[in-house]
Amino acid sequence: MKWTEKAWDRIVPIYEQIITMPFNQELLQGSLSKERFKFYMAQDAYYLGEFGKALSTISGRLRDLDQVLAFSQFASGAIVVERALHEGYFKTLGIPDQINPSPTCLLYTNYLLSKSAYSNVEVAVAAVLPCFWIYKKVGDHIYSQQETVKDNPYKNWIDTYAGEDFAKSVQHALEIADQLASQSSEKLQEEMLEAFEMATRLEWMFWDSAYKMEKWSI
Ligand SMILES: Cc1ncc(CN)c(N)n1
Repeated sequence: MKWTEKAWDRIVPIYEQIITMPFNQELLQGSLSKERFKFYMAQDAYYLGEFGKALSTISGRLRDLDQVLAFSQFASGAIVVERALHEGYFKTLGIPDQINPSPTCLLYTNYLLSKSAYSNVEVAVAAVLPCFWIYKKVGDHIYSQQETVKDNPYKNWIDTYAGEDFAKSVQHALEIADQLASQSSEKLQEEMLEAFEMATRLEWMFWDSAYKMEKWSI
């Protein structure tokens, strides 16, 4: 069984909650409030910058040059392509003056930055994988339900994550994770699964915190 198959089996219960959570259900229906989506987009703009840095760090730590190149392309994809999506929405929703990360956003980004710098590089790759794979699965799921939805204002978001370009990056990231896992001990593979599960949990928390428009309590 491939490492990625084991990884998906492990997070199925979290994934099922991700697709049914209010944020994603309302995004699917197009009924999510502009206020909540704007909050999410602002937090996500901060997230993507830090995610891009984590991907660059991983790129510099990989040994195989094809993998180095792939991660450096993923980093520029996160910053250039995904940021363009945000800029489009910021034009219609209004650009926030300053983005201060919410508690969950800071927790998630710091988790990724710390894994990318201090864990085995195999574990670091596993930690960033949900950012690719979960978004692809959620994008595809929401896209597949759009026949009954008219003029969804979140169409560009849905099209980005259900699109071909993103699919190629996701497939490539999955292949790299399997290559690295196949050269790793059982113990290291288990650590990779734990990091993958933790980052999947943090994906759930990120959407939940956007729905609640999470604030610092002090
Ligand atoms: C929180 C989060 N996770 C993943 C993605 C998709 N790269 C994203 N835009 N935002």
